[in-house]
Amino acid sequence: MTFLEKLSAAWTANQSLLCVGLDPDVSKFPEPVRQQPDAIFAFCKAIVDATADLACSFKPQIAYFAALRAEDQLEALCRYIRTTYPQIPVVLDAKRGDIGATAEQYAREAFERYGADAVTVNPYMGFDSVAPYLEWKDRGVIILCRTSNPGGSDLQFLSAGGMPVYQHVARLVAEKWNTSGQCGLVVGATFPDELAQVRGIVGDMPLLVPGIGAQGGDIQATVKAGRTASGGGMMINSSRAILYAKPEGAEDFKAAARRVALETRDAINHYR
Ligand SMILES: O=C(O)c1cc(=O)[nH]c(=O)n1[C@@H]1O[C@H](COP(=O)(O)O)[C@@H](O)[C@H]1O
Repeated sequence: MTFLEKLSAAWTANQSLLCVGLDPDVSKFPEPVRQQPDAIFAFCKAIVDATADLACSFKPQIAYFAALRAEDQLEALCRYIRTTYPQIPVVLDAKRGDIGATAEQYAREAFERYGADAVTVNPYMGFDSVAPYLEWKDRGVIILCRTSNPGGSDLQFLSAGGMPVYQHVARLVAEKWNTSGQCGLVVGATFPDELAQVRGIVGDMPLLVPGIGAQGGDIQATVKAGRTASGGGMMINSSRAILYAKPEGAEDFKAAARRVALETRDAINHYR
């Protein structure tokens, strides 16, 4: 099964375009979880269990694990999702980009070591830096296009030949790089106008859309700008707003995360 087939099945099965981002910040964990030996794994596992029927994908952010020498816990987490929820794709957020020989090793890290279904990649170094990931025909390669952060405009919005750089990326990927249907693009929810432009360029290509929740992107504007003709085609990511949702009443952190994930999924569906 290819990444796109797996993602499409998850979109349908869970009626969801919500990607639950796994950005585990130990300082924000509830005290009892923080005390556990493999606290990062335990926290993420709890979130995964609480949201697996609401998500179309999980996106672990590698830096949160690597910074604490917790790659073994990332491996365990990816393995746990693969075995317990094999229908939900894992997008490893690593934003790699390097010369081909090095990219081959990054691809092995993402797809072999972590067993990810897809990985985020930076296109700045051009096609030969992306090609090694595309050799893994059943995996997805999600390429940065129009990122959600304010500084994304510094380079991505520069005009080159009368067209902003991010539109060149969208065209390159859609017209030249995506020969096996493995590619997706990252476009921030914080820029709905650009999201609509990218959708117009790339047809039904899947888009990873971070920026709702903690970064303040508007769900209605995001869905209207980024949906395909059939009302889908996106993994709309939210990390901190779900992971560190404030418990209400008798809720624990898992119930709070589930409530926010459910509200987010349903708000997205409302505008599809
Ligand atoms: O590739 C990404 O996932 C990404 C691209 C982008 O343009 N902006 C962006 O925020 N992200 C990631 O998406 C997540 C957003 O987290 P929250 O702002 O907490 O929802 C983080 O893991 C970011 O690293």
